[in-house]
Amino acid sequence: MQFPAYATLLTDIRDTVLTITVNRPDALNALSSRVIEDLEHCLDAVSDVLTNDDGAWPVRGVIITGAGKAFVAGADIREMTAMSPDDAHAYSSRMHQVTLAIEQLPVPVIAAVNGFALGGGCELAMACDVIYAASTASFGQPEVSLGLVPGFGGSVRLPQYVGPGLARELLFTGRRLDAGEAQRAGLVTALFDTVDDLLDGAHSTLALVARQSPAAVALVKRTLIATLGLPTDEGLAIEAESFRTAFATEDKAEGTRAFLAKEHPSFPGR
Ligand SMILES: CCCCCCCCCCCCC/C=C/C(=O)SCCNC(=O)CCNC(=O)[C@H](O)C(C)(C)COP(=O)(O)OP(=O)(O)OC[C@H]1O[C@@H](n2cnc3c(N)ncnc32)[C@H](O)[C@@H]1OP(=O)(O)O
Repeated sequence: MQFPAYATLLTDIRDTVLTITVNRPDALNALSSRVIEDLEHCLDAVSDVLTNDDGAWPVRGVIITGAGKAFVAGADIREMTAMSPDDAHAYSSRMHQVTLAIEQLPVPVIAAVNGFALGGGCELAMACDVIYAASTASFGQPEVSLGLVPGFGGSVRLPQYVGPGLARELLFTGRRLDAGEAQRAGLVTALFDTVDDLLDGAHSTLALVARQSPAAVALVKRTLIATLGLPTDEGLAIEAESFRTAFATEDKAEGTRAFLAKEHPSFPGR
């Protein structure tokens, strides 16, 4: 699978894992309007390839990371200084669509946080399915220090990750979490000493995912997102529908057949 060259992103596919690197290190990978546009195009390209019914899955997992010492140090403050309230609303809505596009990808997306993940950068990480971090990473929503408020989903996703109490403290104070505190708070799932170990760890996890049924993994992701925050009975109803859907897949037939035959499954991917 080939990707076009993006002005602000690097893309690399290795063993069905696509790595997207935000590449504006001079500005600590700040989310400029160009970065947003490139992210939109790149996610569209991945989605286009993955939403066919032929059972081909050239990408089984995505890693999003940053070049240099930052993951993403936030929305681009230089661009924001000249932005009107209406334009800001438009960009906020546009970036919400980027975060929803990440959630709608039918494969797991790991945020490999290598450095500063602040404001829009923390929000980008929280739109991913799992956050891994290097010991050099830090997280925060410092918008209030700029006279701003979260605009890329932090008001909704941060409480889901760390609970309402700590989320309020972080959003009111704008203070940062180091990688260890972020892991203890539940924002980070796994911590790695170095950035190389971080990327290797993300690849290892996605290599394990790649051995599982693509159809089932996609259905699990869709169910987790659809049920998040719902009352238990409503969530269970959605899960029962997903369970029904899984039983109609060729992957289910192959997975159960292979187990009983004591073989490794060769999933058709649908
Ligand atoms: C969406 C894109 C469209 C355009 C944006 C408009 C969108 C508006 C609507 C919705 C947006 C709301 C949602 C999100 C909001 C935010 O994210 S607000 C920003 C939150 N982030 C921050 O406040 C962090 C700002 N940066 C810092 O505090 C420090 O840079 C640091 C991370 C602590 C690192 O410090 P240090 O190591 O000393 O490096 P610096 O010298 O400060 O930085 C190096 C250069 O990088 C530039 N830079 C850093 N962060 C940003 C940024 N967020 N935007 C633009 N540029 C940034 C910094 O200016 C330096 O540049 P030079 O001076 O030219 O070297």
